Amino acid sequence: MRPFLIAPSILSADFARLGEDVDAVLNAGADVVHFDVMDNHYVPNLTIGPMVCQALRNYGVTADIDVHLMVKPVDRIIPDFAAAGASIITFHPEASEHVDRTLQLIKESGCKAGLVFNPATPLHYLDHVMDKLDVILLMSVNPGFGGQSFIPSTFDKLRQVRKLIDDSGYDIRLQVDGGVKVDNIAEIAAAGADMFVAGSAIFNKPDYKAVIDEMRAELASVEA
Ligand SMILES: O=C(CO)[C@@H](O)[C@H](O)COP(=O)(O)O
Ligand SMILES: [Fe+2]
Repeated sequence: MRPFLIAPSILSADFARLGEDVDAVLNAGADVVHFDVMDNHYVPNLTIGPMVCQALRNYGVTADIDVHLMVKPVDRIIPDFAAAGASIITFHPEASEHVDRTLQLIKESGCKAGLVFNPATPLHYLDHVMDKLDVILLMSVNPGFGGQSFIPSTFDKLRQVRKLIDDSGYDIRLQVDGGVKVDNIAEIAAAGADMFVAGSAIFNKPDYKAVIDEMRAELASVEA
């Protein structure tokens, strides 16, 4: 498996000083910035859009920005995020009328593309599009808020998707998002995930490096 990636969700960052907080978490050893976009329509919360992504780039953030779109409709915002510096764009298939077209739109915009599955979203949306995916994101909470508890049925789903990816032979990251903590990250990795989104577990602690180091130590036990 490829190196594990830790992607702090900036949903739990300090929005009043976002640039500094993102720099701090990257300096603490994070790999990727996870950027949650909520529209108060597809999910019951409202967050940030392309202008904030552009502002982070203008501030000097060079790490990959992983844009998790919880919006419906989804297509019209994709070119704006690509222009604003997104590296990866993922979306929920039930929020798109034409999943294949949306994936193509992301790729044509120059970004990596991924599908996101809520805890109760069936995996059949993966049929016929595996060749277009760079990321599969399994939500381990219902989308909309940080700080929720990991839903245990995600473990079975992770094992299923890990097998699908391995059998497909495609180069696809398996990301998990929601309730990821130091004390469950090893079990999540053992079930097949290789990219870990964590918001409250990191940003709600004073020492980001200490948490990320602890997560990497847990992951090292799985890699060995
Ligand atoms: O997409 C989402 C929530 O919808 C996430 O990215 C959360 O922001 C994760 O937060 P924690 O569960 O890690 O606090
Ligand atoms: Fe997310």
